[in-house]
Amino acid sequence: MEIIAGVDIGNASTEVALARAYDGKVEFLSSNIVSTTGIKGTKQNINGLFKSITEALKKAGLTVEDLNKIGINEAAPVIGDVAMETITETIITESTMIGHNPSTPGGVGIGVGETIRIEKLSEIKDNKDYIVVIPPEVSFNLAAKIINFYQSKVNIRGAIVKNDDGVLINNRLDKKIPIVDEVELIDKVPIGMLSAVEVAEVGGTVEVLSNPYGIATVFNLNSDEAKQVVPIARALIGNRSAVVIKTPKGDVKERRIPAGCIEVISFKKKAKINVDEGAEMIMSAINSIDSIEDIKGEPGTNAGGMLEKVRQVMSNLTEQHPKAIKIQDLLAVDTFIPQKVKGGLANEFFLENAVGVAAMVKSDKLQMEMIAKELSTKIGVEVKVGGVEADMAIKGALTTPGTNKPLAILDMGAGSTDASVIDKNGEIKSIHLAGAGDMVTLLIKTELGLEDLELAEDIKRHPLAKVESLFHIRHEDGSVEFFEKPLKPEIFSKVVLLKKGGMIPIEENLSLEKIISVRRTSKEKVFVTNAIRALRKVSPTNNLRDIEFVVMVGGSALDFEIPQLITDALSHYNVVAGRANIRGIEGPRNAVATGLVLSMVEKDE
Ligand SMILES: Nc1ncnc2c1ncn2[C@@H]1O[C@H](COP(=O)(O)OP(=O)(O)OP(=O)(O)O)[C@@H](O)[C@H]1O
Ligand SMILES: [Mg+2]
Repeated sequence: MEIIAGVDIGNASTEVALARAYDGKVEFLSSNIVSTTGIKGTKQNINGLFKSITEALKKAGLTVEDLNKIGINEAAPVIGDVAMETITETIITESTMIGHNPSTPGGVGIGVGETIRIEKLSEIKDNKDYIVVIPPEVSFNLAAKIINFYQSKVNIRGAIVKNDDGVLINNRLDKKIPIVDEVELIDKVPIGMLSAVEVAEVGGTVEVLSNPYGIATVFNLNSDEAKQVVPIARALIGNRSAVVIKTPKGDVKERRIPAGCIEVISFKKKAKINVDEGAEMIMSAINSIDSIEDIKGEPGTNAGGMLEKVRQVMSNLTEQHPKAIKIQDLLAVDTFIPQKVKGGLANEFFLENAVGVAAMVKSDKLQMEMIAKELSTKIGVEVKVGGVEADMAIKGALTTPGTNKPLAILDMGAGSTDASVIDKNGEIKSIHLAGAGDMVTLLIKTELGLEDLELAEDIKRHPLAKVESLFHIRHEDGSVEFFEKPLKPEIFSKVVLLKKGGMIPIEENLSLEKIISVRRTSKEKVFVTNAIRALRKVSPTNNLRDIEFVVMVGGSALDFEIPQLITDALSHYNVVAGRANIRGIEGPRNAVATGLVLSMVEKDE
């Protein structure tokens, strides 16, 4: 009889399965999970390994002395880094724009005229159209009185206000005009310039200023000039109010920073793609090459910086020359980065196109042997580097009640999405691909402009609701839940995360719909893309339709919507997918660790 442990070092978690083996039989005793220490496949993993093993032993009432053998996965395919770079940088110069969503602008419609400080209205002699600029020291009462007084003499078409007074002024006006308020940098508003103020109805968005031809009409621009205001119009889409001011010195300059090329290299063939062409083109180049030797970025460009950083980090950690570090797969995803508008007056943002990249470094058996040796010395137990992760995962997945060969699995972890198929005769074919749960979290963080990675992780994992009154919330799916006791007033009217511990308000100014849409598309972009890519590669015919059943394992299979998104996508290929339940008790967790135990016992027979 022997006590053996299978240990799966992942990018996020280190999982253990502990078992007693006798006469070729296996009896599982306990399992455990801790956070991986350091980057997967490097020596820093040992602390986590040790902790996870001792905890699993403790659960089974055993100690290290009882342990006979440990098997660890050939982990190394390390996800080096996930990087995100803007493709283009648009600088809006000279033209000044204010396009924000003050919660309460005043009036509705569009007004066009020359900007003038409110205190200068008395000096006007001509009968032009004007937009009044109201500094903070003028109260809403006084502002309304002045506008009412002069409205009969000059044409006041709109107002730009520093304070949050839009509605208060509007309520006191005899003739209503659109008013944009909360303009932080009011002193920077250029005076004597042609400008347009637009306010939409409650719940609506600006229509004229969010359309380049709308701006062109208002300011009488020619077709070349209209092209230049595209970034301005784009920045204003979705806002309830906006101001655009035409300044005499040109309008917009766009500067493109070279995103650079990515080169995919195999022994037979090379493919080069410009990152500017977007994720789809990059992925089709990657998918066109069968056994990738290395992936390189053009030096001196964004792409180069991104991939060389991955190489550098790995080289430092493993004490190898950067040239020895090979990137074996890459997932590119189209995304957006909210960018601050230069020339904006109220800290406006607009969404700039970008490509996010997850890169995977080739496994290094030598590193794993070093880890095994060090662990073995530390605890005095034989440690073996077991099989390939995806091969082990499928062995573990087959312990799910009701499964049988032939079978395919998807292991959706933090860094990589792995797939393998086992045929009737037990032959296994597997693949590791870059991009999984961490990439989803990063996309959510980036696209929503969050500071905090933990908040992004929480948004990924938990459904949302809107607190509509102190006694009821509306769930994502539209259903309403009532409460007998009043909810906390702090969360009233907020979007909240429904965590086990309670409702956590999201303090960021983000709508429920926006968060849901970013969350879902991020999951789709990473997992649906990778599920199809991975299964195609392991299918005996490269055709998804030849796979009948797919069992999903790994931490990301615990997600409340990822399995459904994948099931839906695969159903188009007549593939049936479901979540694993390892050994009938672990859910989708512990597949690789369980597989390692089973394979150690098989080998001993
Ligand atoms: N309840 C949950 N809902 C959604 N996602 C979850 C949940 N629990 C864990 N995850 C995600 O699962 C991922 C970790 O999965 P897992 O532990 O299988 O990865 P790993 O094996 O460490 O990584 P890899 O296999 O890439 O080396 C993380 O991205 C985490 O955000
Ligand atoms: Mg894993």
